[in-house]
Amino acid sequence: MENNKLREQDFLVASISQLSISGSSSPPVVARFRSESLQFGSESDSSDSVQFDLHNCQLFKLGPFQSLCISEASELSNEKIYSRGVTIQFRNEEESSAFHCAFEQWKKEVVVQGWCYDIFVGCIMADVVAPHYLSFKILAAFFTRPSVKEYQERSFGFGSSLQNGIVSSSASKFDDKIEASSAKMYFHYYGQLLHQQNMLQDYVRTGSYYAAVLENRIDFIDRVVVDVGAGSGILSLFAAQAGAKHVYAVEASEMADYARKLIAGNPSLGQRITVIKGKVEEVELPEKADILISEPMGTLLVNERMLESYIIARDRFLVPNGKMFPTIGRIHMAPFSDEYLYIEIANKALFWQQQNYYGVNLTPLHGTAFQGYFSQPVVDAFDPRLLVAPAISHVIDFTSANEEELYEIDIPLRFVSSVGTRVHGLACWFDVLFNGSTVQRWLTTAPGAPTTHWYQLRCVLSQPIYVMPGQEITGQLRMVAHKAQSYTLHLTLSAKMWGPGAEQGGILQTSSGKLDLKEPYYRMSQPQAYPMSQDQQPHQLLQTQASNPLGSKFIMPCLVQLACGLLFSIINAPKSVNMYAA
Ligand SMILES: C[S@@+](CC[C@H](N)C(=O)[O-])C[C@H]1O[C@@H](n2cnc3c(N)ncnc32)[C@H](O)[C@@H]1O
Repeated sequence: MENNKLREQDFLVASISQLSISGSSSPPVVARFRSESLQFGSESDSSDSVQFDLHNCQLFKLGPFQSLCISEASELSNEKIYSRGVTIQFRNEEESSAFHCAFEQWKKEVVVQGWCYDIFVGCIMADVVAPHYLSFKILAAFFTRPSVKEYQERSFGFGSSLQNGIVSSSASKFDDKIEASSAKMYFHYYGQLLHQQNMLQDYVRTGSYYAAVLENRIDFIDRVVVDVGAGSGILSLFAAQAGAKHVYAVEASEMADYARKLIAGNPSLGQRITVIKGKVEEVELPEKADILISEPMGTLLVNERMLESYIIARDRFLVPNGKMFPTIGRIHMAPFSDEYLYIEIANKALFWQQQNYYGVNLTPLHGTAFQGYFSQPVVDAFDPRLLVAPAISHVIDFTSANEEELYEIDIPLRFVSSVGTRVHGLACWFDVLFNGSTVQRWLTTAPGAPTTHWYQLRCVLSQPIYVMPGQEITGQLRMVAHKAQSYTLHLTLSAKMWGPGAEQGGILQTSSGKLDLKEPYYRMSQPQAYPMSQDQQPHQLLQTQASNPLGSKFIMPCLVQLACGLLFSIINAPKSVNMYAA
């Protein structure tokens, strides 16, 4: 927002009361944002107004209609100004939210880098009247500059704890676009050590991050780092190992407490790490970052919608031209043929074809059940020989993408089939690049590469399409974000008919499907044995598949291959399915 737009902004509030003075000012009271100050006073008479310097005041929500504004004690031209506080009573929740929003924007405008104060609750007490669920005592709230150690021990910003109660955080972009129930489940999930362990045990993932950071020490030495969604704090510890000056590890779930414990147990690194409990959309940091590190990738890269948080963190915390690890992400897509998978899914609905299930005809629900099974994207590790055309990719540059671009992603599809076969849908995977100054490293989840806990994803169409070698397959993948931190996928694949009459009419076979990325079918029960001999090239594999009418991995593996594959899975694959797979 432009500064001159912010220069004048007034809010009517129900009343204010100063902490040091009993009684409250009579309405109507106006809160005025002026240049670098926030003034409270009666609408007509400005003589009794209370003024706060926006540089050194903070706003806390006490309840839906009540907030607390506190300013730091300071000394200005030998005049001592004591810390002051007012409680503000709003007329309704909307006005309270609007005021908080404006406050954040104004602060952003006026607060320069190097913000480093924090609130301490003093020991002299007086009553602050708060709504039923929040009744606590504060009187002399005073500010002090915390020492480095205090920084390490405490968390910052909205949502941080006061000693006598929890201050609820103000509404944020995250809360606006994500359903509260989804967010609650999500952060509950990541708050558990077993799920963090699952990610840590994905050695392809964690090893790639470790290598990317340590090989690019030059990007971390003496730099300020923000770890976006720090989880256990592992990436912060890597950044500290690489010589970071200071790392701010921001984590919204209860895992932040475990991260603190882990970091405290590694004191030589931990002294340069501050864990901040809160959402990256909401917390305030004392300084800007030179580099962001994060692992925000979900199934198909975008599931969980955490990339949006990564981009918001970039806009809030990163210096201009700062680095991002990872830097870009690519979604790769190719059509595949897998009769076994298709039959497996179609057969799941057979149950509903029973006409006499305890005397009940189930067939009216068969169609719905059939479509329902095909609306689940399949997550497993598949044999790259199932692909029938070279993959195409869609790039997301984390350093320049807008958050809104991720709300709806449209990818036009165009492939040339290498074989004649039935196409059952679209196979997808992703990779990310760490564009380090020393080494560029990719972390890939491609089929045939060492398996990660993301596996790969396939969208299976209920109606396969037939293609000839060299035939064009066109279509579209449209991904629409939804409030449950995931996406609805709309897939269409088309190919011209061949055979008698096709040349004249150019008739298209088209098949479409709507899938929910939030409800995948995890299909990891079979041993996945897909070793390729060293001299076997992908196009040879496609030819092999073409001569195999079913084009499937399940026919060919010999016992040795199976044993290799099993061993490979045991060494590489994570131990359990990650519901969010980030
Ligand atoms: C995939 S995990 C990665 C954890 C850790 N960085 C690692 O690599 O092992 C993502 C973490 O980000 C956290 N997270 C997701 N969205 C967040 C947000 N908006 N603000 C803060 N933390 C968030 C989750 O709670 C979760 O712990």
